[in-house]
Amino acid sequence: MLLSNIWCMRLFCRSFAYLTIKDRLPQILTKAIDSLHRHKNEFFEKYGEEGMEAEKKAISLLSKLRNELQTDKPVTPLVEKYIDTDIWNQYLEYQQSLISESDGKARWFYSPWLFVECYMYRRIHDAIIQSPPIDYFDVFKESKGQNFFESQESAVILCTHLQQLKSRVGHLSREQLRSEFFRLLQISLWGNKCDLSLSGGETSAQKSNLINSLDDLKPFILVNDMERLWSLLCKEEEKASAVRVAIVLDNSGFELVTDLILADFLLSSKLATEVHFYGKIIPWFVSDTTIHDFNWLIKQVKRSDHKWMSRCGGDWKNYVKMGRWVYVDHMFWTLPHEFSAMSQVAPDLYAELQKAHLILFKGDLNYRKLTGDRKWEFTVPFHQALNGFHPAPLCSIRTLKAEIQVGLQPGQGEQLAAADPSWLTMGKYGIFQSDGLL
Ligand SMILES: O=P(O)(O)OC[C@@]1(O)O[C@H](CO)[C@@H](O)[C@@H]1O
Ligand SMILES: [Mn+2]
Repeated sequence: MLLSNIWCMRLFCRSFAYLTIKDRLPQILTKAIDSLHRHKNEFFEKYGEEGMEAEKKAISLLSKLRNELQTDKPVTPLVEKYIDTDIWNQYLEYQQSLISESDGKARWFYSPWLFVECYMYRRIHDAIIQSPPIDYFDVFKESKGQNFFESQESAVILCTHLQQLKSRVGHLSREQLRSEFFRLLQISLWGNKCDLSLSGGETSAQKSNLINSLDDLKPFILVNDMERLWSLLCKEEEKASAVRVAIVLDNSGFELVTDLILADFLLSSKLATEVHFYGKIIPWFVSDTTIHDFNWLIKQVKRSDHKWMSRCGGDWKNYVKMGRWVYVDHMFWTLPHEFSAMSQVAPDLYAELQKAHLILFKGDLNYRKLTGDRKWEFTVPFHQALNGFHPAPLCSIRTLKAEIQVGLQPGQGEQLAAADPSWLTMGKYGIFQSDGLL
């Protein structure tokens, strides 16, 4: 495995990676600080002076972090004890050991992009847990909520579609079921446009009716393994035993609605018998889903004034209650490691994923971790880029928001680049890219 082609800001100056660290991350930190400021009164009402002191402390730690980043200081070990602190600090040492020049210290602009970006979000958590009693606070919670509320209209349309579909699902022909499956897969794909770390924490809601746009968006799907997903699930269904689909979640808000709609359809159509969702244990890349977001969103959907939306929320709550939907936490998802390290770093999680008949990886960050965030040739096979990560048949459902793409046809990447220089980073293109399927 080539280490030299890892995305690193120093090597690829002016790259998307470089601009993310230089511009987007400080902007996200500023928003996190603002969010703490805005909750000052709430902290005071809950905890009095102690709450105010905690808010000041968290803000000063985050300001220090922003300064370290902007002045390219060496990255420092995490201080507060948490379940992953030792693993993180070991990884930091490993990063130091790779550096032979300058003062031998890993710095913000002299380290791999994936590592530095993950490190920033972990440092935000470090600042928060050093500030009790507000050590529970999610600095991105407001933005995630705003994304959900601003996408309400689109969510209502999708929920209505789902409920109408469910009422006739038993009468659909195989062909109709297949095209509905494809429709909901595509909705889940384009739902991934709505992440908040790409937009620097600025609102990124879905305002239009996605169902009507699917045909227009089709040409932007660069790798399309939907047919393989369908075949795999049909084959499993015939065996008439339990079929477990794992969804490694990405963003909360509108994207999560689209994922839950897909997951509901998988059960209602009997293509799967259980869905396991994997989310983050701490706030991550602004909009990523935690258990609080997952529960909060289902509650909001259930509370809706709209009949069909509320029905969806009720159904989803029941799935969770009956254990047909299972939300699973694991610290691995918020480590900086690529997924090929999972079998060593988190063998329990790897073993758990091996029990799935199909794993869907949502979003761009998961794709970066699947492929090791390397500057691969566009034609390198996905299987090769996975570098030994094959727990079960899997599929990445992702819009392109980082300069990484594998498994393209010869010349395809070059053609896209010529026609549209920003094709890799704007979330305009998408993929269903599978491995281990027929
Ligand atoms: O995983 P997601 O939500 O699809 O995307 C996360 C993301 O926006 O964050 C990074 C920019 O900060 C990019 O790697 C990527 O585009
Ligand atoms: Mn995300």
